[in-house]
Amino acid sequence: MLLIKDLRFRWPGQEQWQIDIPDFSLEAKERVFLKGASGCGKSTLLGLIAGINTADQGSLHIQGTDLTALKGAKRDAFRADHLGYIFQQFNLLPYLSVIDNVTLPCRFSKARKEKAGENLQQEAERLLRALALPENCLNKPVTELSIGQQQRVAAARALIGKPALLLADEPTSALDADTRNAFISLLMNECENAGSSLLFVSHDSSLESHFDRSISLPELNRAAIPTEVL
Ligand SMILES: Nc1ncnc2c1ncn2[C@@H]1O[C@H](COP(=O)(O)OP(=O)(O)OP(=O)(O)O)[C@@H](O)[C@H]1O
Repeated sequence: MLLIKDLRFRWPGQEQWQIDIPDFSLEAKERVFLKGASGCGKSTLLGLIAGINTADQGSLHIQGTDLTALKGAKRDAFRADHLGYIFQQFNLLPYLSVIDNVTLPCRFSKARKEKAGENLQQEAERLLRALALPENCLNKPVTELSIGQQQRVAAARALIGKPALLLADEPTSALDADTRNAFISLLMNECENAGSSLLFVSHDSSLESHFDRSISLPELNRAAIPTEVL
């Protein structure tokens, strides 16, 4: 599903690598928890996997395609076809309805639209119900939704059209423990239905037990190791 080799990235103007990962892979349908302290580079790595950040060196294959070899529009099209992304701040579009936010990826990807089935609206509603969005929220402006409700809309948007890989960036950080655990279980169910792999980022280790495997970014990332140790 995902194969990373000698992947290096630094932010413009920085001398040190932010990401320097010799080896990392994810199997199809695997659910992996990626942890690490605030600022260690978790979102940066997700941005690289999504092709939002561009690697300086190395390779990053998703389903056999090297994302680092794709330029601009091709990379955007690949992301739209194969990846779902739940952003840390959700990034819902305030001028679109709840349903239009959820179906948005299908506007950018014919493949996602086909996989979502004939009735897009129905599939969007099914996902929202499966993720326990209260019924009376379906017709509310997204700006009037609570954080937990926005999170469910963002998750439904990421899942529509069965992406091969779902990237989730601390989507539960604003929730209490009970709501968080329930949401993760629903998210896992829908990932299984869609046949998606899941890479879930959090600094909250108490969530680890929900996942097939747990990885610490500082252990994976040589950039986090002082150079005299290497
Ligand atoms: N757009 C950017 N330009 C320059 N530096 C950035 C940018 N985004 C993040 N960084 C820097 O990269 C480092 C890693 O940030 P990142 O957001 O990836 O960490 P994180 O582990 O996801 O943190 P958190 O758990 O707080 O979300 C930080 O030092 C941050 O200042």
